[in-house]
Amino acid sequence: MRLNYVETGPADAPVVLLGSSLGANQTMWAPQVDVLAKRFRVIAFDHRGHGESEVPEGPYTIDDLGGDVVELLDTLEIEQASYVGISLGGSVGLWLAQHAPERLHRLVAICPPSNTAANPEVWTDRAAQVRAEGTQSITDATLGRWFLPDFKEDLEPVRQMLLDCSDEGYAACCEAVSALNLLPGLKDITAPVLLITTDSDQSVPPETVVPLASEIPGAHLEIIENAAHLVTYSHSDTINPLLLAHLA
Ligand SMILES: O=C(O)CC1=CCC(=O)O1
Repeated sequence: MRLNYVETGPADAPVVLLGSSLGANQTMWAPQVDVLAKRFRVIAFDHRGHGESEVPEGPYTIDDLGGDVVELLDTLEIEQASYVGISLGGSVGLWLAQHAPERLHRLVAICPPSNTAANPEVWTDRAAQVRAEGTQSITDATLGRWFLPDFKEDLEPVRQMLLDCSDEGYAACCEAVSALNLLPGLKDITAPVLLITTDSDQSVPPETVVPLASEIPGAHLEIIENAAHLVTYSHSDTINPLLLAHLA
């Protein structure tokens, strides 16, 4: 799989991979990259079907998405890296911690869906809608879940990022989310994990993230107040120090 990635920071520094949300691409990490790149070789990548990565026909699975990251590490000859992922990117991080523990140094999983067995049709319906009507049909609703109404920054670049996402890539990743169950392997995770959730996330409600902290050995949990789903973008002043403290 040909994944697009952008590298920033010293080539000989410890590596941190950044994995994005469903519908987003590596540019969503702009509020983090310069801060992290002072100490790390930062590699922000696009999941398959997203950004400038290859777009095979779906459905995809979490094994596909996680396997792509292992392949990226192999291609770049990186034995071990830390990983920060939000949303679907956070699920990929939990998958790496379970399936490729030797490749993972430290993990930050932000608002990660971990088990969608109770309502897979939310995701299969969204996949069908995007295949039929494009990502423009879900953009307003997505921005409404990603940001609280009092977040007053210009959201046009974020809207454009969603519009730019491949319809097939978005739909195929919805199908990966629809079949997620990462719960059984949580107890076997050995990497140091920081879990971050927010008090007002309608996409991945905090009630689904908080319990993960007692399942993952030694995990640390942070709950960000007055924040919705895309907290790395809306609350970077709070998130960036947490990332630096955990990754150091
Ligand atoms: O609801 C959304 O659009 C956000 C989201 C939930 C899981 C994911 O990867 O993205």
